[in-house]
Amino acid sequence: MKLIFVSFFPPQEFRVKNTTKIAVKDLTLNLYEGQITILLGHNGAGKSTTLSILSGLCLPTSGEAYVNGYDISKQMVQIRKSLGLCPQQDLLFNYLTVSEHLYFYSVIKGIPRKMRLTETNKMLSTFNLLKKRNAFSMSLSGGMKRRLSIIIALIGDSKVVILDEPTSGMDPASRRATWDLLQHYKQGRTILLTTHYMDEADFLGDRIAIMVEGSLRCCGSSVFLKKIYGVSPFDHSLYIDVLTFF
Ligand SMILES: Nc1ncnc2c1ncn2[C@@H]1O[C@H](COP(=O)(O)OP(=O)(O)OP(=O)(O)O)[C@@H](O)[C@H]1O
Repeated sequence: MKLIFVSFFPPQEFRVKNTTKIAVKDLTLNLYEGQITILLGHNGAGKSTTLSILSGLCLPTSGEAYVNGYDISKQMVQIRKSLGLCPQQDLLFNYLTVSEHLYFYSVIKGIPRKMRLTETNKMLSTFNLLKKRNAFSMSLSGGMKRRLSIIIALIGDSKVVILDEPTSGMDPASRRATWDLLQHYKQGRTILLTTHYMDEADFLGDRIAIMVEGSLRCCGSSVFLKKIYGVSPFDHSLYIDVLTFF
């Protein structure tokens, strides 16, 4: 199995009113190609900060992380070529249509001109957004905006895909459809995803990493975690139990 990330970044600090808040510390985590790794944790556990570090939005105070062998502190340009990000808040342009967004990101991701339209249509059809192709992003519903943000993360054959609560705000049918698509898209990709939905972690996660107060407390497959915490393999309250445990 190909190792994609070796990350180790203690700590990430924020200065708030002359006090220092440590958001992430002592986090060592490997992610693997062909797998979805889920980051699970309470609000404020440090999940989004971790994703921000890996995607180059903020620098760790110390420590190191590698994406495809590239160092995040020195080689972000190379990393960005194969990185797709779906942030927690949709970063869309109000007055660009859905198609224009995809055209824009196709150019950024280096998709050849003659393939851009085919790629855009394929993604819109896959994520059931064809009817909205000419709609301004500001006119989309919350769930549709999330779908567009996921497409933007995947477009251009991104090999490393970081998704921060991708299904938040989606109706149950859309969530379920998105799970199936992500299961399909994980082939040949390394996906890191945060969620608060236990069923989502259970369904999608090849490995589940649980963060508490900025540190990694445990990581493993759903079956492994259920075994060590002595919960029935069919019990979806497992992660609530595990989070409460910490
Ligand atoms: N820019 C910032 N300035 C100051 N503190 C910050 C900043 N960003 C995050 N923090 C703090 O760092 C900690 C971790 O935040 P983070 O957003 O990574 O948590 P999270 O696990 O993603 O939470 P949630 O599930 O609510 O999205 C929190 O205590 C938060 O208040």
